[in-house]
Formats: sequence, structure tokens, C-alpha cells
Amino acid sequence: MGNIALTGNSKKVEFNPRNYDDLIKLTESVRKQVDLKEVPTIGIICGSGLGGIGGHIKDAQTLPFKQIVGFPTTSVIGHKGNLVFGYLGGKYVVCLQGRCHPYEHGMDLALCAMPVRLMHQLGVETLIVSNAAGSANPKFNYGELMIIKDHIFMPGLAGFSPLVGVNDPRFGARFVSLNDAYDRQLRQLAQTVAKDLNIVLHEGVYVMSGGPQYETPAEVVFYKTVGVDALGMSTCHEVTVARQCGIKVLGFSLICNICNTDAEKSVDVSHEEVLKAAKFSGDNACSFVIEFISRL
Ligand SMILES: O=P(O)(O)O[C@@H]1C[C@H](O)[C@@H](CO)O1
Ligand code: HPA
Repeated sequence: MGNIALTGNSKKVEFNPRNYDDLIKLTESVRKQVDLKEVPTIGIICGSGLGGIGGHIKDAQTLPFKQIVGFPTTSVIGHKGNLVFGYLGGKYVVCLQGRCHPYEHGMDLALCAMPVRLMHQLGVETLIVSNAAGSANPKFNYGELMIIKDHIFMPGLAGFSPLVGVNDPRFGARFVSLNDAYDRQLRQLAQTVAKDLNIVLHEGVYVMSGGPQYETPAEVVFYKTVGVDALGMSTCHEVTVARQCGIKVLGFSLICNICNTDAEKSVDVSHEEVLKAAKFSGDNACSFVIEFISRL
């Protein structure tokens, strides 16, 4: 997998993630730096520690985020910060090997969801989005996978939506329906694939907190009470933008820790633990994604 040399203008240029023309310029700069073999109709976003998915891509061309003027950076360990193009499960894909979290970028949700708009410009029609998450469901075990059937977007509910601000209609509708945000047919296919691969696959509700702090036991109880199964700090802003562009979404969480609901118990959660779980179950996640793509 070779890196692509920086071409073009290295001068600092203003980039406004809410400006459609800026998105087109950024897309052109990606096209200039990659020799696209086909239209990538499938996009993948790798969650914490799940970048190994990108490592399975054949005939890969890798473009580091930092070589794309305007692209937000990622500083979180377990997120390499590359766009990888190539073949996975026999299909031509674009993979975000690592993501930009809103807590790293002053809660600029539009900036952090911009890579989804880029994928759309490049031709993506189906997005597979993944994350590492804590579990609030006693039936879920460490290292298992959960398909997201619905989400609660806490920052979005509090006014931090990537769609806040003047809407250029070229991005999509002003008011976006998030019914069926996680495509039912894709979820059914995911269940079939997991069964055939003998992988445990739950289905449940994912909540995105702003982070970067993990939840208190009282917050975990609160989330459990409102029907949350998995807790994380990403994904919902990306899915919101994907739905605005009309991209179909499959989302899944890798359960990396079991969330504590008892303030009398001392239970630490750490990013190291999260990465350990991702390493432990990363192979399952990779096989699942590859097989899923091959059946699309
Ligand atoms: O990118 P994801 O959502 O997988 O990252 C999770 C949430 C936090 O960024 C971090 C916490 O350990 O991992
Ligand atoms: N809470 C929020 N985000 C997370 C967690 C968690 O318990 N585990 C991994 N990402």
C-alpha cells in the first residue's frame, strides 16, 4: 500500500465545511491525488481500533488526511487518519481509516461530517459506519458486535447538528427525515452474514454523547432508561449527513467495555481498554465487513 505524494498547492487555504463550493474544491483535490480505478459506491468509516479493515483493501491507494487541504485531522490513538481506496470483498471502496471526532474540533459537527459529503461526491451510495462503544445492555458481552437499528444523537438534540446553519440545497433537504436512518434491508443482510460466519450480532440503539469524558454511572442509568444499548462519541453526525445526501447506511458497534451503573463500584474505563477490545475482536469485524460487502 503506497502513500501518494502531495501534489498541487501546499499553501494554506480557508475551508468552510458549510460551503458547497469548498466541498467541490476539496473533492477535486482528492481526485487529483488519487488514480481512481472505478467509482467507489461503497464507503466505510472505521471506528477506534477498527482501522484494520482498511488494511485488507487490495490494490490500495492511501491518501493521508493531512494531505487534503481543509480535511480535519484526527488525534485519537487507533485512528490512522487515511483515506484508502481499493478493492474489498470484490468491490471498489473508499475507506476512512480513522475519523474526526467533534470533541477534537470544538464540536464543529459539519466539519467532522464533511468526509461523508466527500464520499457522496466521489460516488458513494452505501455507507458502512463503525464505532467502538460501551454496553448498557446486560445481554451484550465484551468483544461482540451490535448492528445499530436506531440512534439518539445527544449533541444533535442540543443544537449541535451538522445541519445547523444556512442550508445550501445542493447538500440536500433542509429538514431531513431520520426514520429508517439505518437501512432495514442492509440490517437483514448483516444478520444473514453474521449467522453464516458464526459471529454473534446483536441489534440495538446507539447513543452519541459529546465526550470526550466517559459517562458517570448515573448517566449510564439515564441512557439505559431511555432504551440505549450502546454508548459512544461518534457516528450520529455522519449518519445524519449521509441521510441528507441519500446514502444508505449500515452502522455497527464493537462492544469494548461494559458500562457501570453503580456509583458505589469503582470501575475505570480507558481508551487503552477500548483499543484492547478492538484488537481482540478486530478480526471478526473485518471478516464481517468483507463478507457483507461481497454480498451487496
Ligand atoms: O471513533 P469511535 O467512536 O470508535 O471512538 C470511540 C469513542 C471515543 O472517541 C473513543 C473512546 O475510547 O473511542
Ligand atoms: N462511552 C462512550 N464512548 C465509548 C465508550 C463508553 O463507554 N466505550 C467506547 N467509546
